[in-house]
Amino acid sequence: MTVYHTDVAVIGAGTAGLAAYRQSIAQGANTLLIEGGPYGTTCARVGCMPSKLLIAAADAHHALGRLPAFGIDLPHPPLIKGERVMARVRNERDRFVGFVVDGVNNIPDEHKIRGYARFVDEHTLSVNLEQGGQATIHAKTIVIASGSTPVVPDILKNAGDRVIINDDVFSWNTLPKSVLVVGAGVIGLELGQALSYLGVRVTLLGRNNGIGHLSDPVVRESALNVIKHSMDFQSDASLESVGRTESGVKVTYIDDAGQTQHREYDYILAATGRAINLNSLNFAATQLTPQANGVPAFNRHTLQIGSSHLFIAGDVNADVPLLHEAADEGAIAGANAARLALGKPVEAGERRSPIAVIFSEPNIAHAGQMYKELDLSNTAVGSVDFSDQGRSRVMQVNQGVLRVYGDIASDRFLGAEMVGPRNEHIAHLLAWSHQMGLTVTQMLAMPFYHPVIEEGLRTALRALAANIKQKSAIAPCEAHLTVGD
Ligand SMILES: Cc1cc2nc3c(=O)[nH]c(=O)nc-3n(C[C@H](O)[C@H](O)[C@H](O)COP(=O)(O)OP(=O)(O)OC[C@H]3O[C@@H](n4cnc5c(N)ncnc54)[C@H](O)[C@@H]3O)c2cc1C
Ligand SMILES: NC(=O)c1ccc[n+]([C@@H]2O[C@H](COP(=O)([O-])OP(=O)(O)OC[C@H]3O[C@@H](n4cnc5c(N)ncnc54)[C@H](O)[C@@H]3O)[C@@H](O)[C@H]2O)c1
Repeated sequence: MTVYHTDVAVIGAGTAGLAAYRQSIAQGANTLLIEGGPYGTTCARVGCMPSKLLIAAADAHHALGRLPAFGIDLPHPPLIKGERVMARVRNERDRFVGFVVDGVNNIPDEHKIRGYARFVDEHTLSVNLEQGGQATIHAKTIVIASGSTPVVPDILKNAGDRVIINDDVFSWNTLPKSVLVVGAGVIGLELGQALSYLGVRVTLLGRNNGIGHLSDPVVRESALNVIKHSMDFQSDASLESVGRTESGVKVTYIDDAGQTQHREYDYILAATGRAINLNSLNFAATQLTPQANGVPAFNRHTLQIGSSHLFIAGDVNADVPLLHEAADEGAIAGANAARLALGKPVEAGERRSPIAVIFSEPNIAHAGQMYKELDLSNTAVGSVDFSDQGRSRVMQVNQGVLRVYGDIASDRFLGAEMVGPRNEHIAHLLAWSHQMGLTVTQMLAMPFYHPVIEEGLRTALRALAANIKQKSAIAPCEAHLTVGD
């Protein structure tokens, strides 16, 4: 048994944990970084990067489908070489993972502990060491950065070894013939559409007509139409039974038309959400009480759990499970854990305006406040339909809708939801505008080149400005005076 005494212990060497470690060291605290799984981070190994590599191959193939509209016919249908597609995904992924692992290798060995940590009490962790034996760590403060794990609903487990998660997809040597994807959230949409665009027979099963995290009914309707047009997507399905066959799985589901379907697939991909890795840490030993969502109350600006010496960062706090947020949260948590351990007060870190992008084709995104978060009585809306948008039409990518929201009284830009071509870029312009606190008038004073897809954003903003003007004219005169027209 090895016993350590440290200022700060960080549980998890993912994006949040690595950022926490670096900031803690920068503050001058003795810091131990504990990792139970492989180094390399979820994002680089089995998340953001390999999924975008698969999507890049899929989009390249799918773009060929637009050629005839430009007067170009291919002499033969393109041949998708599954082995080569997956080889590139894995090779490029390994390159990205390599950069992360190089960074970990630069951390002194005496700061790293390999094995899964569990709480013994609020200040003590126990680790079954990978190399054998056990370590006990007494830490003044602890950063929990243990990430999340895919959830596999019980019904899918009837598929035995043929139910897979995102991690499995990225270790394939070739593409399968068919996959049933369950869950029309972010992972289901990205991987389901990518596999479909790569010639795999895919059915995507959603429920209650949800799509990604969209909450604006107009944008959601448009996204449902567009994605259904691109692949077999049953958005209001019910999975009735799952069984293993000799060569794959057989399933029964009720489709959007209410018809019972009996189908067979090679695999079922569970894309039904992720659970936080907290219970597995024996968090109960800390005597801190989790809330209904399983996460203890914490301050999102300091990442401190209550007034305790524990901090929680990244996916494990279930706040905004995205890469850039995990990095920010880890950095704030690490710096604060070190300050507290060294007898200094914790400080509030800066948080950025919300932005999220689903890299489907076309992109689905939101920036700033979402529709469901708005006080609709004080909000005006502007929109653009990309089907008539000039540059989008030129490029044959004219699908989707963007809706922008503004505050009637102050003219402030509030947020947006969208599905549309290259909208990952429009989402950034809007998140930046939101963070800068711009008014709609100020946003319209910015340059818009011609002809670009962003002119669609200008159309939506002009409509929003007109609606703000119209609504503020009938609102109390104080509000009218602040519109600035
Ligand atoms: C398929 C997929 C695609 C994604 N695409 C995007 C994207 O395009 N853009 C985006 O912003 N986000 C994306 N994400 C989300 C992003 O990957 C996560 O938000 C981010 O990786 C979370 O980082 P983290 O540090 O919280 O967790 P992780 O990187 O998962 O790190 C947690 C670490 O803790 C370790 N651990 C767990 N328990 C213990 C323990 N008891 N003891 C020691 N170590 C432990 C784990 O082994 C792991 O290494 C994607 C996710 C997936 C799954
Ligand atoms: N581009 C990106 O930024 C990106 C890409 C992938 C993942 N991520 C992150 O990873 C997180 C996890 O992604 P995810 O797709 O696993 O979760 P998710 O929460 O986005 O989607 C899960 C979906 O599964 C559905 N579902 C749950 N149980 C079901 C069942 N039994 N039958 C049918 N549907 C069911 C839910 O209604 C939901 O739509 C995302 O929220 C996101 O933060 C981000």
